[in-house]
Amino acid sequence: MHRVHYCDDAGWQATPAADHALRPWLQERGSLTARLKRHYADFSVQLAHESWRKPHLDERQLLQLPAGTQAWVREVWLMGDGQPRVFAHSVISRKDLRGAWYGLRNMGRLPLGAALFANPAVIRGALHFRKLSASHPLRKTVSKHLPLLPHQSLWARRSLFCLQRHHLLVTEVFLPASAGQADAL
Ligand SMILES: C=C(O[C@@H]1C=C(C(=O)O)C=C[C@H]1O)C(=O)O
Repeated sequence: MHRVHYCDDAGWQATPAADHALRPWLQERGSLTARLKRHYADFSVQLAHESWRKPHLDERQLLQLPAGTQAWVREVWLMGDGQPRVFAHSVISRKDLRGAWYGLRNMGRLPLGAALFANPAVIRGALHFRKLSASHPLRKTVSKHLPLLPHQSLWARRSLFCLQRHHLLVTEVFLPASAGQADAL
């Protein structure tokens, strides 16, 4: 995929100051699904939520959507050996959920990456990184589903995928070993 740079100043950084063990995962330019499948014997996608709703402010800004606009939001847990490893949150506006991407609403337990990385016409924007504090809405969503998770900030990354001028924003929150996992990623 080609590298396309977008201006992004909503607190997301161009490089992660994460520890060395997590950095290769955060900066993976290929499919995260494929990397997780290589790392874990048992990989699956657990669908957490899919609906029309208002994007978070830092998503609406990047997608350049007017206040009050609803978008299709998909949230999944990427599972490795039975444990949640990544919380993935994808946002696509109604105007972009057309053409080749109309089917994204029906992915179910199929990983989005399978559709995105199989199409050479899909262009992935630059990755941006952020350590999500407890006040960030995505961090609150993770805490709601994983109440045993210690109240630490979590590293996340996001990027825009573009196809025929349609945009999809994918954000992935990386879960620590302390989420009840036998090991970290
Ligand atoms: C974009 C990818 O797809 C992954 C799977 C997702 C899903 O099924 O909703 C969302 C984001 C990614 O973690 C990828 O594999 O890199």
